[in-house]
Amino acid sequence: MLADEFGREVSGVRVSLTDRCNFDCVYCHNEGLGDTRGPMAAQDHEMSADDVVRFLEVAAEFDVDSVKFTGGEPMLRQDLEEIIRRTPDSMEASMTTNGTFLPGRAEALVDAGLSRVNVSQDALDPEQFAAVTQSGAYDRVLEGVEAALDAGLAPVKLNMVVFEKTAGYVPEMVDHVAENDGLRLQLIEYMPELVGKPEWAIDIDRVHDWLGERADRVEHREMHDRRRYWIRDEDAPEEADVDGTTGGMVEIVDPVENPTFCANCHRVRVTHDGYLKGCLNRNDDLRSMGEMSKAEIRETFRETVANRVPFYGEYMVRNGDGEWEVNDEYLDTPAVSDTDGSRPEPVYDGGVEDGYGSTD
Ligand SMILES: Nc1nc2c(ncn2[C@@H]2O[C@H](COP(=O)(O)OP(=O)(O)OP(=O)(O)O)[C@@H](O)[C@H]2O)c(=O)[nH]1
Ligand SMILES: C[S@@+](CC[C@H](N)C(=O)[O-])C[C@H]1O[C@@H](n2cnc3c(N)ncnc32)[C@H](O)[C@@H]1O
Ligand code: SF4
Ligand code: SF4
Repeated sequence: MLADEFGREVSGVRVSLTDRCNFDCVYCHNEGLGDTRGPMAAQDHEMSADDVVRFLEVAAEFDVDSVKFTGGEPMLRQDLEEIIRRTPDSMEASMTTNGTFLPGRAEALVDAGLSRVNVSQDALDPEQFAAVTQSGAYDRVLEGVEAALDAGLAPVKLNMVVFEKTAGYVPEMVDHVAENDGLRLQLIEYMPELVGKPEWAIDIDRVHDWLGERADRVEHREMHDRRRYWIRDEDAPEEADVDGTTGGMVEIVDPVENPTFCANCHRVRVTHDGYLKGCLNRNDDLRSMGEMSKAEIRETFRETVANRVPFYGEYMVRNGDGEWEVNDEYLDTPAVSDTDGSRPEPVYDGGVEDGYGSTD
């Protein structure tokens, strides 16, 4: 497996299959392209299925064992099933989607080899949903979640971006997954970096604190050191363990000004038009794979990994063994780049508490 200078092995890739979308979410970073896209914008040099598969075959040679298909809206690709079917067997294939095209197609995706799906759902109320996504397709998204469950894709993760407009919906979304078998919730801290609008950001530590009080159990995930809170379904018997059947899992994705998240980042990205990218937030390290042979892609992949830099890398130091780690002193200090003073200062608690488990 290839690793960068900071000792971060690359075990996964995120492939954006298109920058087109049928929604126009107010916050959309479009996987690092920023807010340059309009809804259903014309197809712009999308990689072909052959391009995607050629890249995945190279990544598999370097022991990359998972691929996330995303976009734009990946299900706008009519050849998605073909791409998944041709994904190397050694890779787990998952997808993040707005869910509208899952009805009628979820089973074919599973047959092709899809293992997991995340569906974006920012609210439980159609009007609130429409205000965020600038779309009226709420019912269709619910049908999409059902279709994924029926096709055997449980647990389905619901992705919710937490920002000024949605922060108030968090408690009902948490109850929703605690009460519904097969659903999990992923709360994603709003990232203003590529979108602007820093005034929309909220203090994600308040959400951590609130969930910490409600949770029966908290785990740390190896990827990004993300925290997972296991929430009890209030109707479940008291003696029951909180797992997929007697409660819900809520995971927090909190990359903003979080060097610990970046220190545990193991994925390289590919843009819809075939550029390799070391970090979601950077566009200064793009490397095109257009028209390349496999040998050239191999070399470009090596270069991309070698040049990866954690976005908040300035808060890392070398320890006594010469390995990079996040500077503990930083973890006790407030705000890193809160330049305009418009949002609360983040407070970091410095990592894994005693007794927490660790998963994947
Ligand atoms: N800055 C940053 N944000 C990330 C990263 N990974 C995920 N995110 C954010 O989280 C969003 C949702 O990610 P998903 O693709 O649904 O989920 P995932 O992170 O791949 O998690 P799994 O499905 O559990 O593998 C992304 O679109 C980003 O907004 C990352 O490495 N860096
Ligand atoms: C860019 S979308 C692409 C896949 C698909 N169209 C969807 O919405 O699930 C991937 C994820 O990024 C999240 N996202 C988009 N813009 C974001 C932002 N500014 N901050 C945090 N997450 C964001 C979305 O909510 C979605 O869950
Ligand atoms: S559905 Fe996904 S890609 Fe489309 S606008 Fe919303 S977040 Fe962006
Ligand atoms: S380095 Fe940090 S910001 Fe960049 S992709 Fe990885 S976790 Fe995200």
